[in-house]
Amino acid sequence: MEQADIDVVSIEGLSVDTIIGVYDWEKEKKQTLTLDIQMSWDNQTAAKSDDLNDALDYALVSEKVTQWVAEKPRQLIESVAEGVASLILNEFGVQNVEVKVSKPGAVPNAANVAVTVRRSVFDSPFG
Ligand SMILES: Nc1nc2c(c(=O)[nH]1)N=C([C@H](O)[C@@H](O)CO)CN2
Repeated sequence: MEQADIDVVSIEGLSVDTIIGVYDWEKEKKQTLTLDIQMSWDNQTAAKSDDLNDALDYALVSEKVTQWVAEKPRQLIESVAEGVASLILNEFGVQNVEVKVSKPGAVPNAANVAVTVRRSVFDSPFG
């Protein structure tokens, strides 16, 4: 296994206010989603050089993800998770990503509801 498959850069508890939901009332009022993201990355190179150019910049990823999630209304948190995974794989050179999207408060008696997707650049569209 290569080093890039082992190391991880994480973003935990990223809050984004956006229009999200299937019901009419949800299309008029922003709700807060929380994202937990894990990205495979070779951290050894950045550790040796001590240079941000060799690192996966979690601040830049957070900014782009926040923009993407907030930019337009969506119905399902599945759509958000899939889109964020695609963004990270396509724009940041990440090979494997896990994205958990939580919608706290969506189910009154549940502490949280969430979906998680795991995607890889090695995923084949043909299975
Ligand atoms: N699997 C999902 N189930 C539901 C979603 C969703 O995004 N994914 N959304 C809703 C409603 O929008 C809900 O959050 C309103 O409380 C219902 N089920």
